[in-house]
Amino acid sequence: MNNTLLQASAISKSFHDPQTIQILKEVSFSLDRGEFVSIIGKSGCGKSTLLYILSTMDTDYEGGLKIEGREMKGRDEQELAEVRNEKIGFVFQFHYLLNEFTVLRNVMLPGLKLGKLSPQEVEHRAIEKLKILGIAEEALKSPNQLSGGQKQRVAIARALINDPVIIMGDEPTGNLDKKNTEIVFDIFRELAESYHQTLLVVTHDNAFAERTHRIITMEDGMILSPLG
Ligand SMILES: Nc1ncnc2c1ncn2[C@@H]1O[C@H](COP(=O)(O)OP(=O)(O)OP(=O)(O)O)[C@@H](O)[C@H]1O
Repeated sequence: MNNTLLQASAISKSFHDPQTIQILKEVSFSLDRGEFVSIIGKSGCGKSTLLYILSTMDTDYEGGLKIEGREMKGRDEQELAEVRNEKIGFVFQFHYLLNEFTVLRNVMLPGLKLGKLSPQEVEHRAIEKLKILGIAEEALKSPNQLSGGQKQRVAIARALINDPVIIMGDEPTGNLDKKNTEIVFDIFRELAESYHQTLLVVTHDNAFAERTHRIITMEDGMILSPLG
């Protein structure tokens, strides 16, 4: 069976600002199912720009992007939104939780939006995710009653609600202390190794990156070490 989950083929991107600056230069690599991969590189080398393209949110690029063997380039926004909701989970540096809803409701929202399960099933699944993340006891609180580390775990539970095949993180531990960084690292490793989900994480934390399965190092819009 083909184990490749995501394949980026010669992805290039330029900004016109007003002069043309090429930010990504023929970036190619692939990710397998169950791989936990980090992307590192100096500020401005193009990491977030690449992640934005791989997550299908930015469609203005050259090259190809396959997820589970399906080409994403050229698909319309509605199709891409479906892929994003169903296949991709996102965790950012800031959690973007809604304080007017409970923790449970925050986790449920992308599941309700996808609409494939009944609200009861989504709730059941949200509680399962909160249990996996060790925060089920906080389910009925507002996010603003939680610590920073707990909030980030809620954001991860929310990213997991639709059982995505890939979880992408843009500095997901950038705002956390050492202890909470460790907790998030262990959760990500568990998702890869026990649940065979693929993790792709942009980080400035070299100690974090060194413990992932593979490091992709970027420099000036190119990949230096695709095989790690
Ligand atoms: N909308 C835009 N218009 C013009 N230039 C942009 C735009 N977005 C990003 N850039 C430039 O693209 C380059 C790459 O940015 P990107 O955010 O991908 O870098 P990064 O490696 O993620 O950096 P950091 O580690 O600081 O987050 C930077 O030089 C940035 O200034």
